[in-house]
Amino acid sequence: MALKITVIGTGYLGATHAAAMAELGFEVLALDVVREKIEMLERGETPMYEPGLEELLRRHVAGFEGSSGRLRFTQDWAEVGAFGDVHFVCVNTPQKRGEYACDMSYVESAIASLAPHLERPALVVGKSTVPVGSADRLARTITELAPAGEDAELAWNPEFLREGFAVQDTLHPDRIVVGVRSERAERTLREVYAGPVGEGSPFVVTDFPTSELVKTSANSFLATKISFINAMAEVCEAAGGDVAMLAEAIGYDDRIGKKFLRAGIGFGGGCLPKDIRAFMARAGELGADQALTFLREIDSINMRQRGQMVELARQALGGGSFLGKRVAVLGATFKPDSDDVRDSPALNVAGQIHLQGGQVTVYDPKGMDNARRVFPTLGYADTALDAVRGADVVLHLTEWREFRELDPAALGEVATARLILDGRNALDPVLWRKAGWTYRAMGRPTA
Ligand SMILES: NC(=O)c1ccc[n+]([C@@H]2O[C@H](COP(=O)([O-])OP(=O)(O)OC[C@H]3O[C@@H](n4cnc5c(N)ncnc54)[C@H](O)[C@@H]3O)[C@@H](O)[C@H]2O)c1
Ligand SMILES: O=c1ccn([C@@H]2O[C@H](COP(=O)(O)OP(=O)(O)O[C@H]3O[C@H](CO)[C@@H](O)[C@H](O)[C@H]3O)[C@@H](O)[C@H]2O)c(=O)[nH]1
Repeated sequence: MALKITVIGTGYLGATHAAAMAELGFEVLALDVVREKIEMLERGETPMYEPGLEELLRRHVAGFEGSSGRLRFTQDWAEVGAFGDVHFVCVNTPQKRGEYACDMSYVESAIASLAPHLERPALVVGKSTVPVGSADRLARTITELAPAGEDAELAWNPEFLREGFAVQDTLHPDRIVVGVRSERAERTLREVYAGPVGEGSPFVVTDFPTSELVKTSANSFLATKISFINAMAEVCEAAGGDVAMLAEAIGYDDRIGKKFLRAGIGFGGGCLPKDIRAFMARAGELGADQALTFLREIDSINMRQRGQMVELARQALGGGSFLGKRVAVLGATFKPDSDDVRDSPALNVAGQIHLQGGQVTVYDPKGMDNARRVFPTLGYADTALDAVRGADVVLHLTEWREFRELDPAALGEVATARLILDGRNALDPVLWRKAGWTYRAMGRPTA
């Protein structure tokens, strides 16, 4: 009998995982506590923008013509317990308000709701990003609460997908990491991931703490790369160097690599910032805080980038107050190809300038609804051209392809001043300068 799979939490991670599991051929039942999300998913609509996800959903959600019918949704925990052999937990683990630590209440609540319905052998698989030591604690909760007792087991299987590439990353992961305590758990997860492994994804079997640490250390390494190059941008700025060329040149060394060395306004999103903070907090609890003090610097370099962008804009406008200045902001999401504005550097920069009296108009291809919800007092435009109309300065803060394809000459016709600041080092300076624009970017020479 083929395994039956449930997915708990249908956000960026869970909705993608559920659709991908159906694509791999499994019967899938997914649950979320938010009714509107479930209703949207049942209609074949994604609660978030993620390229390719809607198509994947519609290939499998029951009710669509030609769909496999393998993917269904519910809000009934008893149905989930009765249905699943494998239960993937994909709920959110945000930063606690006012603290660095991770808020585990959503994971704990999901486990507490699920476990009493585990009446037969089942594998609960944690995918959320959690502080090391969580799996050990949750395994005990499951055994205590599940009628199946020891037959209801936990495994940890961290997720490494990137937003914007979530479907591809889930179906063809760079690696699959599983923290397991029994052969049965390993066998079950090998069966679940037989497809990707068969296509070449490495399968790493380890213990609980290592599996949890692989996730937080991977994100810490990525954050470190970004803050490293942003620190180099600061030095380039002071010395008159060009950080984009520097990144290219050091990147030719395979040991360094070219990826994740784009200097600019830094990292944001629902993962990197909160994960490095939670990692520091957890290391402190374990008495290993000295080991991770460098992450404090990584975080502060990152946060400094946002303020530096604001200062760059102020200087470009003559050095005084933003009062009466019209600022066009291209980009609101924390990265392109996503509608996610969680801890978005772009929105943060826009917000700072607005709070200092600037008249800010934002345009983003997919993030407008979320941005309006988070920051309703900013101005919003329907197109890039409308945002730029009458602007004294244009800030490019999220590197959408749409912005790279803009016609600098057409924008120059409607802007008050041809002044563009590239917070992502992603536009072609030659093209913009040719069209009469003053182009400035962080860590690059002025001309
Ligand atoms: N977003 C990513 O790219 C990504 C990638 C890898 C890992 N992660 C990790 O995955 C986890 C989820 O992240 P996300 O971005 O998908 O978050 P999200 O906020 O988009 O989704 C979480 C979902 O869980 C639901 N939920 C909350 N409590 C619940 C409960 N008790 N029972 C059932 N559902 C519940 C929420 O309603 C929401 O729909 C986090 O730990 C995150 O760090 C995220
Ligand atoms: O050279 C770079 C690369 C990225 N960024 C910024 O870094 C942030 C994060 O980017 P990315 O890592 O691509 O986005 P996420 O979708 O948040 O993915 C990260 O976080 C996920 C959740 O933990 C992990 O699963 C992924 O492996 C990890 O890359 C964004 O604001 C980017 O603009 C830079 O500033 N410079």
